[in-house]
Amino acid sequence: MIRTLMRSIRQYRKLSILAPTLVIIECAIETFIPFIMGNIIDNGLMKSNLNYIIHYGLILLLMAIVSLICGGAASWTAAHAGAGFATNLRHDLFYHIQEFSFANIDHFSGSSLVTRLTTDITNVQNAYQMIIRMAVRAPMVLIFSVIMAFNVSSQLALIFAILVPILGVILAVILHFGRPLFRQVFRRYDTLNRVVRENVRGIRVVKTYVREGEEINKFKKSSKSIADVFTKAQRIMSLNAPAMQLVINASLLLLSWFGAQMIVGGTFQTGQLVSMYSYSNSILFSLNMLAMIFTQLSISQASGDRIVEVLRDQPTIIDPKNPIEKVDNGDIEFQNVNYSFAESRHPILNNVNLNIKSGQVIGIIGETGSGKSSLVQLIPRLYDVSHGKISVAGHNVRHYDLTALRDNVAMVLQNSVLFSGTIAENLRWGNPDATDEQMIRAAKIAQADDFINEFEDGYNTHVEQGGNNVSGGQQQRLTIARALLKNPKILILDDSTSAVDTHTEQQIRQGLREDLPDTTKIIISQRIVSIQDADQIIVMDHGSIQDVGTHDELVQRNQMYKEIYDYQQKAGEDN
Ligand SMILES: Nc1ncnc2c1ncn2[C@@H]1O[C@H](COP(=O)(O)OP(=O)(O)OP(=O)(O)O)[C@@H](O)[C@H]1O
Repeated sequence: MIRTLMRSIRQYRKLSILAPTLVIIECAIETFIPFIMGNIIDNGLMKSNLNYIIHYGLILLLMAIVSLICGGAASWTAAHAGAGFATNLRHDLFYHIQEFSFANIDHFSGSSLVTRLTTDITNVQNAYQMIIRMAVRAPMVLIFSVIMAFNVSSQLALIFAILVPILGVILAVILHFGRPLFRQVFRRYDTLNRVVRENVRGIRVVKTYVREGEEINKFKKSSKSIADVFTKAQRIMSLNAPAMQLVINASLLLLSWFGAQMIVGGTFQTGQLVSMYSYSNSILFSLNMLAMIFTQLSISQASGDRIVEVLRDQPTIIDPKNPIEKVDNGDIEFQNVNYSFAESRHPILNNVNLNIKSGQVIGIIGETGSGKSSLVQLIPRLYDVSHGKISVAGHNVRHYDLTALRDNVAMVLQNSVLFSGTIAENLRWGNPDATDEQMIRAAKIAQADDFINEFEDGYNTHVEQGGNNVSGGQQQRLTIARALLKNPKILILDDSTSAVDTHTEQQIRQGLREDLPDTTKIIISQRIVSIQDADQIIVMDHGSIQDVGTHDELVQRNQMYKEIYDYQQKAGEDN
């Protein structure tokens, strides 16, 4: 894990080395100060030697200033390195996710990827900052203080040899019970994030179904479960303070008892005892700090693991070596194609064979879940076939450069979304270099030009995130226009006119036929009227092609098609 994360340090390597170096200097000076203080007391104060006091007082002042500067610089450096590291890591993760195929995204789920890009990276950033500063400072103070304590009095320093293991055992017991609870807290934050995200995203559905009460309860439950575990964890961790105090008091008592005896015996001096008090505090506090750092780091380790899991997940669909850069036409062939989603045991598509000629209009109909979307998503390699082969313009889709393939196979997904920006910016997603004329032409074919012009700002009208300020039908027409701007060889509309009235839909189909005669058009629809003038209609049933034919042929011979047709005809007449 560490090696993978460390790749994101890059230009912050020097700062990451500088911060602990400064910390080491700060600690060395800091632990030397009590020693000089002791000397000032014994040789200056006790002997009324003003020169000695001034001389060493100035040295002390200088050391304090240098230590302060080092400490401040270390904090700044560590914060800078930590923030830089987190920025790099966020970039690396984000770029890596952009390479993911649909299968990779299915594996993690969108909301989990968002948590990893935000909360988890912040945790790792804090941990990194802690590692290069506090995690260096605590052991350094401990080591330097022990050395100095033995230097001042090896006899009295033996007190620490007894007290440090006792404090160590107490802290280990506290951590043993506290640490798993903190880890649980973070897992429960994940659940809370999911609840909040689902609610905010689906707030309109929540209101439509008047589910506010249930949603509030879900939130309360999730929030309370975090508070419960957190309180329990804090209760255990709060034992830390009395335990520390107990050991510190014991050390002061023992130091005073033996130190006083040694002073009376003439083998020890008051100043030395004062410096021993100071080292005692430093040793015990740094040990305590080490325990806290250990807890924090182990909590962040879970976040680190979650980030590395994504970074190590290799995109399942990548560009081939020596790819074909040009798609010549819109011919499509499916040969014995089987497909199953990685985590599902059952094949979603069974032995699909198809032959589609460039420029044809293909309709696809079938029950929900029969595999229509899965079938078309294989053409631009949003997923890869499990068995068999799909060819476009006579070449296996796996041999194409992915960008070239996807530029030429434009797909309007079932729930295509618009992004925040103007209508023109959204349409130019299809082709950033498109001229205004090309953009307006695409919008006209998609029957979007009229309503766009009705907006006060026309093509410069601002679209809210998710297209919330345009109607469902308008959104669908804009997403079709966006796809048309690619000038694709194959255009796939996956139920993308479901919210458009039948008259407008008919105009869109007519426009597609007349303006894009060479483009293969695949239209998935639940409405027979949307596909009945197609050159071929594919009837899907439980992942297999049940029949292929024209509307007239299917009405004649296909029971299922005829039933759907009759039902929709009757429903149309009733309306
Ligand atoms: N990402 C996914 N992971 C696992 N299974 C999936 C995934 N997407 C779809 N499925 C399953 O694959 C089957 C076919 O789904 P698909 O979306 O291709 O059907 P469809 O005919 O397009 O349905 P609809 O008309 O409702 O859009 C369904 O059983 C569905 O549950």
